[in-house]
Amino acid sequence: MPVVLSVTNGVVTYGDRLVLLDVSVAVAKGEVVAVLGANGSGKSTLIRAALGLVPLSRGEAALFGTPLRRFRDWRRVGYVPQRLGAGSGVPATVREVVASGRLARRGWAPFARAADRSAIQKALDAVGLADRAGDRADTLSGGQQQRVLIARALAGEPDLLVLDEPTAGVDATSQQAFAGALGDFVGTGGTVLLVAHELGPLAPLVNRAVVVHLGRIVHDGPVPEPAGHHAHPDHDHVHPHAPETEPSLFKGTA
Ligand SMILES: Nc1ncnc2c1ncn2[C@@H]1O[C@H](COP(=O)(O)OP(=O)(O)OP(=O)(O)O)[C@@H](O)[C@H]1O
Repeated sequence: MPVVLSVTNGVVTYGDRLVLLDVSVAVAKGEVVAVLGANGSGKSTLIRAALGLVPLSRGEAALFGTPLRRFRDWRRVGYVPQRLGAGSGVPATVREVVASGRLARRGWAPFARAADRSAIQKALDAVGLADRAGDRADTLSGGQQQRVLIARALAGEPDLLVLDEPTAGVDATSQQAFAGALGDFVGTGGTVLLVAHELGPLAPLVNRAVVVHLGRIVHDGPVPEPAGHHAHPDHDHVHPHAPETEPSLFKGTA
């Protein structure tokens, strides 16, 4: 599968503070990759660097096989930043915010076309906010505002979705709805890179986990087993296993 997003030997410094040290990660088309790690480990910095939102002081980043410095096809990328908290004061309706994610797809058409309207409606339905479309976005709860931002990214019909803690502060039902929307997105060929603390209902969708610790990638592979109180009996992870750890069922049967 072609590589959709990559950072190779990336180094990021804020001032003279080293925040990412020689990190390399690649996400292939169709994958759902979760970036996990403690607060402040560098997860957001990693995805922001992958999108060129913070500069790499060393190393390379590429999107869809094109080095970032030459990449122009931004409508293929949907990005949802970490929620800033309630009360952002956006005096726009939910529909307007979601529609803003569609602008890059419009080309030279001055008005929304049927395809635009249908993508906006589909995105509102996907996050369960169709009935709030006419409400001001800043009257919604923090979790609902996060869903508005996700819908805005979906409305652009990107090929790659990059999400920073999309389910933080979002209630269980909405997390389930979001997992469904993400499943549909992946089912139609989409690729996802997301930062998360808890995978929750997203766990069955995640193919691979990248664990960041103190600015380095310390694990890149199957989702690690939940530890401590997260190891709930009904915690139904679907863990892909590395081929070398898979029992050799077919050996010696010829
Ligand atoms: N713009 C910035 N200027 C200076 N330091 C920053 C900046 N952004 C992040 N940092 C610092 O870089 C480190 C990594 O931050 P980052 O946001 O990438 O961590 P994170 O793993 O995403 O954390 P969290 O789980 O809390 O969101 C932190 O110590 C943070 O304080």
